[in-house]
Amino acid sequence: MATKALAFTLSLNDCFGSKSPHTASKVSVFSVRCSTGNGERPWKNSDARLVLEDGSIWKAKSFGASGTQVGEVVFNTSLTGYQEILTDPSYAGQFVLMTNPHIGNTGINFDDEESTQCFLSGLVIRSLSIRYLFSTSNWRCEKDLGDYLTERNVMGIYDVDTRAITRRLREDGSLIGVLSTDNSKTDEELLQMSKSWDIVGIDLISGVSCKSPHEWIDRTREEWEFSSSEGPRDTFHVVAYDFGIKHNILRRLASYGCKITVVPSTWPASETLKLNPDGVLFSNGPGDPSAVPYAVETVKNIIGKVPVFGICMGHQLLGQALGGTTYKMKFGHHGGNHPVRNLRTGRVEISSQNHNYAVDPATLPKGVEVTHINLNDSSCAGLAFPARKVVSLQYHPEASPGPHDSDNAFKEFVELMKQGKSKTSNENLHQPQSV
Ligand SMILES: NC(=O)CC[C@H](N)C(=O)O
Repeated sequence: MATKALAFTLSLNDCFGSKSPHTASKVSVFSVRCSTGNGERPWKNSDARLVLEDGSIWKAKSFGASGTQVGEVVFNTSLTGYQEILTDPSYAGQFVLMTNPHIGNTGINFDDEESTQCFLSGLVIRSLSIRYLFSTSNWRCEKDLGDYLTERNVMGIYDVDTRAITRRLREDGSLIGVLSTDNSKTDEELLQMSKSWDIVGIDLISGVSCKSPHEWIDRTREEWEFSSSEGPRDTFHVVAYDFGIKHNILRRLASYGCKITVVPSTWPASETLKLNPDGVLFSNGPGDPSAVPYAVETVKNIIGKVPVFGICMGHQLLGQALGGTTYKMKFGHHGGNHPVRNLRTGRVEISSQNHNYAVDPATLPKGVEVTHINLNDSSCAGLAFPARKVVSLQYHPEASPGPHDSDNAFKEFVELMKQGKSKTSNENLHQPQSV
């Protein structure tokens, strides 16, 4: 309760200022909620530091968990959907800084989770919303953002100049940072921690993948369904590799009529092929695609045998499996407003993105087509290798959060499986029948 009350006070000061005519009535609401009786000041002072590897130190106020945490700082330009971002396993090892200054206003609900945990290192925001305390901002709200982060042991900071940090990241590239509420640690100690940690070359998918195979059946709920193409259930069997899979990828596949078996990142290709799937999906996931050669090997052993679809990390692994290389981008793409051109249709899609690595198209062999480009920097945003029924996207057709412009990609994967299925049944028809 004390944490909530303090956050509330801060935002009142921010919103109304000490000379505001609203101050008197608002402060009286506050004093009812916050009277601790122990003489504490009714606002929170800076109690956290974010120390970046370039030596800059950013004072802030903490919410959620406390402690000391290291990670790579990335900025996300989504205007909505912070809960989906918090639960996207692809952020493991990273602090997400939201460029939208106002966060927390829709609270937290039980339906918008993209995985069962928050794997990110922490959340960095400008202003922590007071709206949930008034319970008027979102009918779906079930919990306060601060309480949620505390329960999940995730650190958050607010009242920090997120614009200045974003400009620094844009100019200098992604930076490692250490976030700490521990006063016993000196700035120098935190700086050394940030300098001695790295995210490149580390396998982060094994820490977020499921431990054993399981079925997935949930579709997009009827009231949220936006596509008219929802078909009968279980038409195609898809094996989905969980490198940190977002639930909405699974919901969209189920909505398109797929029966889904989710398998761990280390699941052997031979076991997948024994399941006789109509298609295989390689999911999104955190970290450096070059740090997981075992996953590239799995992809290599599957492509050409059944239609495959790669999303984000899955796309990068496919790029490597086809003989290409991946590279680390300056600060990556994170947000729900990235324009992508679909080179096959000429259509521009506004897409949801979250990645720091990309496939270098110059390294891909003949026959592999670049099907999509990111219009902000012309980087490769999609690939196809028609001869081997491979399609992949560097971004997120499942959105969550973000626009639905690219949902058709799931339909295209289903079409590939349809073609594969009719080919197999035709081949079976022409097989000599043993008596
Ligand atoms: N969303 C993802 O799958 C992220 C892919 C990869 N970890 C990257 O940062 O580029």
